[in-house]
Amino acid sequence: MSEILIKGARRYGEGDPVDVLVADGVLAEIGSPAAPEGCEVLDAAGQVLLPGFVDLHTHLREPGREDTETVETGSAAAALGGYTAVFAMANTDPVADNAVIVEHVWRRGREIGLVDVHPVGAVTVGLRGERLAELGTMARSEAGVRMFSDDGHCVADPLIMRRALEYSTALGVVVAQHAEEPRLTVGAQAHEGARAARLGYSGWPASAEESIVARDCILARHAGARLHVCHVSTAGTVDVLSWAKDRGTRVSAEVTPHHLLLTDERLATYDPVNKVNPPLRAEDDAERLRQALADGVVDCVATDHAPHAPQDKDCEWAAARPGMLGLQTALSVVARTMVRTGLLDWRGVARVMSERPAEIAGLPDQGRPLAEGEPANLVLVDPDAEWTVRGPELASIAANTPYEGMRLPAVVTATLLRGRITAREGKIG
Ligand SMILES: NC(=O)N[C@@H](CC(=O)O)C(=O)O
Ligand SMILES: [Zn+2]
Ligand SMILES: [Zn+2]
Repeated sequence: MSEILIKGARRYGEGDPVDVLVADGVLAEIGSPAAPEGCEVLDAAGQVLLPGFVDLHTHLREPGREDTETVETGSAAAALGGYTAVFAMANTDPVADNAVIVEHVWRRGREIGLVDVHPVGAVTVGLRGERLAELGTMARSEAGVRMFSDDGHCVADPLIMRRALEYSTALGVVVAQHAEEPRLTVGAQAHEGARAARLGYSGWPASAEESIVARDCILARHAGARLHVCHVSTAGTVDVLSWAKDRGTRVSAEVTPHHLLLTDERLATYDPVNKVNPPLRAEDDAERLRQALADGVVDCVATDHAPHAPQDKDCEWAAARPGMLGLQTALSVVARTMVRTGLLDWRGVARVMSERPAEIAGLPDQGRPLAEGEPANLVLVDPDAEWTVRGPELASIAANTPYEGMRLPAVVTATLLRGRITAREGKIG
């Protein structure tokens, strides 16, 4: 295996620049190692070295919607975005509710080799919320499923959710809930508030999310189980999480980059590129989410990367599918909302984009310290560079980015997976 010398990067953006020799898939030497003959040199002057990012929430659309994304194109987007592991949601067609599908996704990820692709298993058969899927079979399959979610749908039946939580403890896996009380969101189009009311969109109330998060925290506590909450979007959910964590509930939560930066102000555009589930909320929600991510009530950032075909987006708002791309813009949106604002330093970014997600999912070789002997799952970031987002130039097949034409700070200059360069200067490999 080839050796790589990373020259002059600052670990976590702290202290003096160091040289890092990567060999045999690990950080072999840190300080000023001599460059072995024939080794590749990455000039990283002025750059920040971080552990590779881990995304607990990605939609790769394979099988079923390969016209919008595949494991291959999604893996490329992930590597270019600085990710070394992603969790691929189960709402594919057919649904990933059995060992055959999760093993397919897992094997494709391995063959492509750009990022560790961990399939998420469905909690219920066909995401229908009626009957538990074979969680144990998926967990013990070759794919080794460690996270289960009906994402796209809420596990709304409290009895099914309770059973899922009980089984998850026995299996040592985590259930990730898309928290949305479906009775409260029938026909919902946008965040329930003054803006939606003015434009005539039916409202998607904050209480639909908060009531399920509260219920699930109570269920998890009684079951002695661990719970993960997907895409937290309201200030009220932060209050519920804070209460649950204070009393020792084993709950973790993620926030998406778009809920940190964007608000329902976007509704005025009438452009369905801004339609997403949960919806873009009010400015004070976004503000509260940024604060909660900084102080740890919300544990981590997850992209909810959701590619959609033009015909499912370039149509009237009500008919459009919810969801937006996220893998290649996540770091820059976090840099803009959290780093440039002084809410997080780069060590904090490592925590919310790599260490915490790796812990939540139980990945032993991701989110590790930048120390000798540790696996070389790494990302190099130029913190001072800026770039302009262009949907068609992203690696995804779909181009539904809400950041089109925006100038964003921080550029991923290289990603390494077990000591191999998977992305460099905006190109794969
Ligand atoms: N986030 C979205 O708006 N859409 C997701 C489903 C989901 O995450 O709920 C999708 O699969 O497109
Ligand atoms: Zn969801
Ligand atoms: Zn999702």
